[in-house]
Amino acid sequence: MDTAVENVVTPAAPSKVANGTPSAITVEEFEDLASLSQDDEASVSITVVGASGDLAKKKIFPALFALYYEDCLPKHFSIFGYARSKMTDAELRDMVSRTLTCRIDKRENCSEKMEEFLKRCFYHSGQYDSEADFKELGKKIKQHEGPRVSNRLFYLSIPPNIFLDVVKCASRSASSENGWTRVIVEKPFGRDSESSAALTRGLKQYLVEDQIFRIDHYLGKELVENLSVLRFSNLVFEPLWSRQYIRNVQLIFSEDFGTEGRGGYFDSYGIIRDIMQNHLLQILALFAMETPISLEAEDIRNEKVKVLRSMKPLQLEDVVIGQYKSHTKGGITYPGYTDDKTVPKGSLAPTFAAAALFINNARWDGVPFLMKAGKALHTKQAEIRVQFRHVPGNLYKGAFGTDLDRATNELVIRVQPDEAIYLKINNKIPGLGMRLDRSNLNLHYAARYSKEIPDAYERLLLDAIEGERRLFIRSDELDAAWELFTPLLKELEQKRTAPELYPYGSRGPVGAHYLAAKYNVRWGDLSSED
Ligand SMILES: NC(=O)C1=CN([C@@H]2O[C@H](COP(=O)(O)OP(=O)(O)OC[C@H]3O[C@@H](n4cnc5c(N)ncnc54)[C@H](OP(=O)(O)O)[C@@H]3O)[C@@H](O)[C@H]2O)C=CC1
Ligand SMILES: O=C1O[C@H](COP(=O)(O)O)[C@@H](O)[C@H](O)[C@H]1O
Repeated sequence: MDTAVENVVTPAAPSKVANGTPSAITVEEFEDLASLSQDDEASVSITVVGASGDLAKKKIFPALFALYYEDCLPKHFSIFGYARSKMTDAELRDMVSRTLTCRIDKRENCSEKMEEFLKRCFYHSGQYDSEADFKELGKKIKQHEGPRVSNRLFYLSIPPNIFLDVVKCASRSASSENGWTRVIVEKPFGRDSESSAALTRGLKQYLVEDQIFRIDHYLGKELVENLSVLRFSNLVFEPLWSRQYIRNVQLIFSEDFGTEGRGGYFDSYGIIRDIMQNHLLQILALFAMETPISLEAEDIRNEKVKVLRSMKPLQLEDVVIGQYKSHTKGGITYPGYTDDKTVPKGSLAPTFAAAALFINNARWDGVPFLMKAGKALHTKQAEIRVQFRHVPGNLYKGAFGTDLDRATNELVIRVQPDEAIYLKINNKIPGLGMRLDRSNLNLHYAARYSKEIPDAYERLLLDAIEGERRLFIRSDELDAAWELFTPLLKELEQKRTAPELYPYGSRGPVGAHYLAAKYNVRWGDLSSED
């Protein structure tokens, strides 16, 4: 498809890339392009498909505004909302300004910048499967682009069952004729290996892999991006990063609210597909990969795929699932998962899961990677905990009694909230005598850095505009991720495994402790020291 080109075709680079394959262009084409780019900068048009929806309001428009505020958007940019709902440009702008709450809100000149930003936002109402409607959108985009190289980004913020309709119509009728066209695809990328492969095949009927930006917003989180910096740029960490020194690694996600309002979506996916198979597994792959040849996207993604392919599919006996039930505390009754009207009665969908995974390679042989993800728990947080081995022949072991686990170092990377990296070390309590305690060497972001941390969607949108694919998921990574989880998911569903109930606001099912204990592990987030 000639219109679905990737990479900007500029007069300075007289080659064109159709479906990723470079070929020469004619002199006429070259001259056309030269005249198109009098005002040398290309335009970038961003279409948020599903603009009337929750994610668009909560995340995408705020992120775009923050990028505009920070002067990160290209000079010639326009934003188009597209959905079936009828709206005028003014109504879209009103919706965006009313729902827009982001880190910029309290900044200087915020309202002036907002006015400017809104003038660049437009709306087009249409069906998701109508090429005619997308053609009209394409015309509208063209009017705003003017005679420039046109780059177009489509953000699919819609339910997955209509991804392919939109990609087909947008690529055929609204993609760029002389610049790049890219598509950001939101999760879920299927429900299992087969449906994910079918989605990939479908997308590839209309797009080449380089045009597809599969978003996992956890990869855009500051501390997840920092993982590689921490490890590969500090001599004190990388040499310790293996089975020789690391006893176990814990990847923990918890939310202190339930599925309120998203029960319909959640029920057909459950927590394993919603959080573990993507967010936590992506963090694991980044954490465990070998040193990439370079920081180029393909080099990093190659290493991540190797980790995923070195893992053995999850076994049912290494998994615990749970579901929250109603709980009354302080006179308030919190609803159980199945009390939600959007959830089918008697649903067995897990809202909590804990799992032990292993990487079969020389670096990680035998090291348990424990994952835990849950909704309606006692706290909201996401963190990576690395528990180190005991110090051999520890001269001070007497100071810790019989519980040597209390003496081991633990590195905690708190992804959110209140970002921090801290290392638990043993230290002499000052004074006469010899008493030890565990203290934290603490890099607390709020204390160390005055700059606010950008939202993950800001980083990822900017990367997509700039064609940086490092933080997006390649199709082979996705296949490998599904291969790990699909057999387990099928078994759970075929056996209709009942989840262990846990009270809303609690620390989750007891089964998670037994699972950790099976591998001689204690969950770090539940220890009295935190
Ligand atoms: N919301 C969130 O926090 C997150 C969402 N996601 C993913 O992002 C995408 C968008 O999520 P979200 O905004 O919550 O979704 P919504 O349910 O809000 O849907 C977005 C828009 O799509 C249209 N739409 C909804 N249902 C249908 C349907 N059955 N058929 C056709 N059109 C429909 C509606 O627009 P209209 O009727 O105007 O056409 C709606 O405003 C999904 O893939 C979701 O899984 C991922 C992570 C988090
Ligand atoms: O992808 C998802 O992530 C959110 C949690 O994201 P966060 O950035 O707020 O931590 C989760 O609530 C949702 O269920 C899931 O689909």
